[in-house]
Amino acid sequence: MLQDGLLRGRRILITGGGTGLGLAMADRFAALGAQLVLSGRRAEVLAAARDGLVARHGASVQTLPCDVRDAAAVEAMFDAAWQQGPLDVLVNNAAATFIAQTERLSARAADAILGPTLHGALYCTLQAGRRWLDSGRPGVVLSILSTSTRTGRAFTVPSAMAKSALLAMTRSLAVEWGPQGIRSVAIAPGPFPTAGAGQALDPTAGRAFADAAPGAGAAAAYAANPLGRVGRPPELAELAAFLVSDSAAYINGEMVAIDGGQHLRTSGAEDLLAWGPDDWARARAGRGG
Ligand SMILES: CCCCC/C=C/C(=O)SCCNC(=O)CCNC(=O)[C@H](O)C(C)(C)COP(=O)(O)OP(=O)(O)OC[C@H]1O[C@@H](n2cnc3c(N)ncnc32)[C@H](O)[C@@H]1OP(=O)(O)O
Ligand SMILES: NC(=O)C1=CN([C@@H]2O[C@H](COP(=O)(O)OP(=O)(O)OC[C@H]3O[C@@H](n4cnc5c(N)ncnc54)[C@H](OP(=O)(O)O)[C@@H]3O)[C@@H](O)[C@H]2O)C=CC1
Repeated sequence: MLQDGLLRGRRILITGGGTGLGLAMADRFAALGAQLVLSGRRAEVLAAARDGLVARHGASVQTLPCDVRDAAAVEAMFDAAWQQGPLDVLVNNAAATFIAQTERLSARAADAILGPTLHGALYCTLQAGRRWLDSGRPGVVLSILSTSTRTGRAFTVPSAMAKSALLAMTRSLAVEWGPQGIRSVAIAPGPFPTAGAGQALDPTAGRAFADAAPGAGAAAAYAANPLGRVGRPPELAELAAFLVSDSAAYINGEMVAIDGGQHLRTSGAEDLLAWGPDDWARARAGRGG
């Protein structure tokens, strides 16, 4: 259990902060006294998240709708955030992925994943880092990555590539910006059952996996977890709160996996090797619904 008030007065921007793991982190950071800036593409999702955080914690929450694929929009977002006061922490959490046979990915499909996951996180990091360096302020960049950075992952290749590149960014900036008081850290989640991950990794909301060969899909991957369960978003939020706090002041350039040890046994995708054309057709048909 972290100390009460651990993040009091800290201003923390979370990309993708209106849903899933981003919102779970926002909730825990607010409970520990942080002021929040939430971004994402959908203004109404951010507003609902803000209302909940205010009701639960009386938190100070600024919402800044932004598509992180757009470098100019990211710069404007950081200008707007800084107008209310300097940030102390950036959490690169926004990302996109879907399962697909890699040879079937169009260039647009690859970019739909690399754009937000890789470019978006880099644009945000550059904007935060420049402002911290120019003003001589310390800062923390926490990037939410994936255990695919350790294992690779079949059928989500652009995501695995983007997350691995961000791990390289984390390690590189630890050295380049560390001397100026800017720490770079990362978390590698295993399976956490958010709505976004469900849609991305099981696009027919269970139907594809249920109909596929026995043992296929997400359910089997969850069962393969050494601890026999999936992650709970508050567990990830607790780790994130520790890593961005001064309690972790000597942790720099490090990625912590939180997956019950699953990646030591499976990347989480091997069962998809058993899928046939009909399974993939069903998965493609399940997009968006
Ligand atoms: C062990 C556990 C591992 C967990 C690892 C990581 C998990 C996560 O990251 S969970 C987070 C997931 N959350 C999200 O992905 C939320 C954001 N998602 C989205 O915005 C969409 O779902 C998106 C990824 C599809 C992107 O949407 P958008 O940019 O609007 O893209 P378009 O619909 O315009 O499509 C662009 C391009 O991509 C092709 N495409 C889309 N979906 C698929 C698919 N399922 N399979 C194959 N191709 C797909 C689409 O056809 C377009 O290409 P063209 O047809 O060539 O134009
Ligand atoms: N859940 C899991 O099992 C795992 C998750 N992760 C990582 O955890 C993080 C959170 O995922 P999770 O909470 O599960 O999924 P969500 O789908 O809930 O989170 C993705 C968030 O990113 C935002 N987003 C997507 N594209 C953009 C964009 N172009 N510009 C700005 N914001 C964008 C979305 O908001 P909006 O659509 O409104 O823009 C959404 O809030 C991601 O980095 C994911 O890769 C890693 C491994 C496993």
